Amino acid sequence: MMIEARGLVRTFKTKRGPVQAVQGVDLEVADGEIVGFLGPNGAGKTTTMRMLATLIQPTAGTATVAGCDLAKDPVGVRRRIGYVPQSGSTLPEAIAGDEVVDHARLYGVPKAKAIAEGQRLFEELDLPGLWRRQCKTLSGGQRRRLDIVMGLIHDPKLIFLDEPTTGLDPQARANLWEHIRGLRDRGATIFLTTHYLDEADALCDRILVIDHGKIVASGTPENLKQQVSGDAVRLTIADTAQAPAVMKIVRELEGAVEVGTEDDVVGFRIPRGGSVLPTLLRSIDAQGIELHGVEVHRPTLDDVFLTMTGRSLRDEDANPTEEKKEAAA
Ligand SMILES: Nc1ncnc2c1ncn2[C@@H]1O[C@H](COP(=O)(O)OP(=O)(O)OP(=O)(O)O)[C@@H](O)[C@H]1O
Repeated sequence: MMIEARGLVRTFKTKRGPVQAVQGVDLEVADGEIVGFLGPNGAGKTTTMRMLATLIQPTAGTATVAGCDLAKDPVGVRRRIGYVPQSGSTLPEAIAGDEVVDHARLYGVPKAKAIAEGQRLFEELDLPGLWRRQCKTLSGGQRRRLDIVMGLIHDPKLIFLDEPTTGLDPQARANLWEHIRGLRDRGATIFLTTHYLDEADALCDRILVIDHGKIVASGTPENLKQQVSGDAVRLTIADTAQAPAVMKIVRELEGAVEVGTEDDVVGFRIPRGGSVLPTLLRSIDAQGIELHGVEVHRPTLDDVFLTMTGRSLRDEDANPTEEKKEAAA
């Protein structure tokens, strides 16, 4: 096991009283996995990751990270991990290659080795010819890949990435996903935080969902989706007066749940939505009811999040960040 954490708690003291950022997190990450830590702003993702990366101390709980005990051997943990913070760590005026070499030397990597390894990583992460460039002249995607080079320069077994693709355009994100998969393919274990459900879905072997400082779900993207009760079906009816009749037919279907209506749409969830449609449409037609449209959606991770927390991940924004600023002040 690359990470094994039990009962991690972190409370921050603030002027307004204690903030319980992380409230008893248990988690496990196996060797060679890409695990995504998903949750809305302020859920406790960064705080958990910073504890695991030895940057802040847990208020309570224990963890083994990369084979070392977090409390007893934080130096051992630090030597074996790479941590790429949300904001990156390069100075705008600095030369990219110099930043990498300086960073490597902090870990005791000899200069010649740091240059050779740094330049190899520049090739691997698609930064050719940028070794002597000022950091501020790099594109957002290039700068993020440079951050990752810095996190990799001492050849860590475990890499923490805090929101690696926030602020990147879709193409740069997809490109970074490829690189992250490449790191895993050569034996690294990756633990990343993200707000993006599509990112977690596309990139991660396993997902942990955190909300209000607690893990509320975990599993592969597929088995998380299976936890949501079936496909979503939407029937658009020509005459809204017939909605009650359509709902009555739907309720008779075995396994139909969450039957509801909004304007001219009757919606519900049902396992294997596609296969119940022919029968359903025949029954509706037999009663002379006209439909304008039929849609079937496979559940998404957003549905999972909604089911687990009662809220949509996408709706969460602004406020918790404001709170954080205040709390930090
Ligand atoms: N240094 C701090 N002092 C006080 N409160 C803090 C501090 N750091 C984090 N918090 C609070 O702890 C909670 C969890 O914050 P954290 O940064 O871990 O969340 P997050 O899930 O990473 O959010 P985001 O997606 O916005 O980065 C928030 O309520 C935040 O305001």
